[in-house]
Amino acid sequence: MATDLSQTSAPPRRIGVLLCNLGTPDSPEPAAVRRYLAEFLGDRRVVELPRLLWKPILHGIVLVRRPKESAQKYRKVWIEGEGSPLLVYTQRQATMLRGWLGEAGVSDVDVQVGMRYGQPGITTALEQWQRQGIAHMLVVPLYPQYSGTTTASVVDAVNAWCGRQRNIPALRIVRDYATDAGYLRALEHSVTRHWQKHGRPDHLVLSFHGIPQRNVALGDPYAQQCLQTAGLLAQRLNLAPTQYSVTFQSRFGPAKWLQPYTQPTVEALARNGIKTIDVLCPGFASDCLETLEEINMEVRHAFLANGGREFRYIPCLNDDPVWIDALRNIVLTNLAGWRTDGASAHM
Ligand SMILES: C=CC1=C(C)c2cc3[nH]c(cc4nc(cc5[nH]c(cc1n2)c(C)c5CCC(=O)O)C(CCC(=O)O)=C4C)c(C)c3C=C
Ligand SMILES: [Fe+2]
Ligand SMILES: [Fe+2]
Repeated sequence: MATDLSQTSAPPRRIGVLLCNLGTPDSPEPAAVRRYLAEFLGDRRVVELPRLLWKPILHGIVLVRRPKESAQKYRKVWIEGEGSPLLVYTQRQATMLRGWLGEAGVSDVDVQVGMRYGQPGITTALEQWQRQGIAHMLVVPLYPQYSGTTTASVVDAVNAWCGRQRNIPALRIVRDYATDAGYLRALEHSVTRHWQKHGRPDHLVLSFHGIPQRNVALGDPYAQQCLQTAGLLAQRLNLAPTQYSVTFQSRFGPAKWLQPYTQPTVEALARNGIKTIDVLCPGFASDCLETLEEINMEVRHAFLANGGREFRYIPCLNDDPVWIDALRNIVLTNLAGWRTDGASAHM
């Protein structure tokens, strides 16, 4: 029988899934880093200081000094011929998720990357889907633990785009996945795989990105969610409280951030005779500057300089198949109803 391929090829995609992360500079050069930091640190969700106070500091001090220093750090982690690790891994996650959804017979879903700051921005995919008539969109901020500084800022960007549309799509957002079983299983798997290869350490450090203590005092649930993730993971790994620590990294500015801080903690571990530590960053969906440079270079150096013997960094989930499987489940769960009840009937 003659087959008209134009009729039997994939049906039109009806749902858009947007994988969001923080974003990264276009290149490891001071000018690109300055543009990125200006957008990032100009966001009121990130720095809550009064604008009259913050703008002169940002433009007069931070954006004068930091771009050059940060560019040097970005150069150390940049993936030759591919780009910034954060963007490279997020794109791999999108490519794998797209393929895996296709294999599972889900052909009506498109997956794109949207970075909150820098390129490709959040509106790039939304605009494209809007033009294609895709009227159902699921936003997945790749922040396991909710914070106003990150997750809410992604929502702000989506809402700002909606504010410019006459005909807005049906929208859903994955608010957090700090206690999701698949996410925890993927973390557990990456640790046990590492232990099978290298043996157990004296101590495991679970390092999360910090936020100002003030945000938590004002109701940000981030710290609580980090402790939940850490507690559940420790349970799965059968760790006693003395065998691991939960710490917070990447402090920015003079205010008090969540404590204990990562670097002083590992220095104290080394001084107290701990010889081997494993460090995992469960709050980062992808390796990036903050894990590859700050943790695996700076914090490593601090541990060894204080008498530690072996510092072993366990990579982020990145494109680990166990994680992509968990991500597919998170996505499919959040598409319930949209896929099965014929969302097109309402369009
Ligand atoms: C200024 C305050 C900052 C808050 C609050 C903050 C929260 C926060 N950030 C992440 C994840 C990432 N942050 C990354 C880099 C980074 N973060 C800050 C500052 C704050 N983050 C700065 C200034 C930078 C830029 C790098 C530098 O110049 O040192 C990254 C890596 C980006 C990359 O390109 O690789 C990630 C990822 C979370 C999860 C979070 C709150 C929960
Ligand atoms: Fe950050
Ligand atoms: Fe940092």
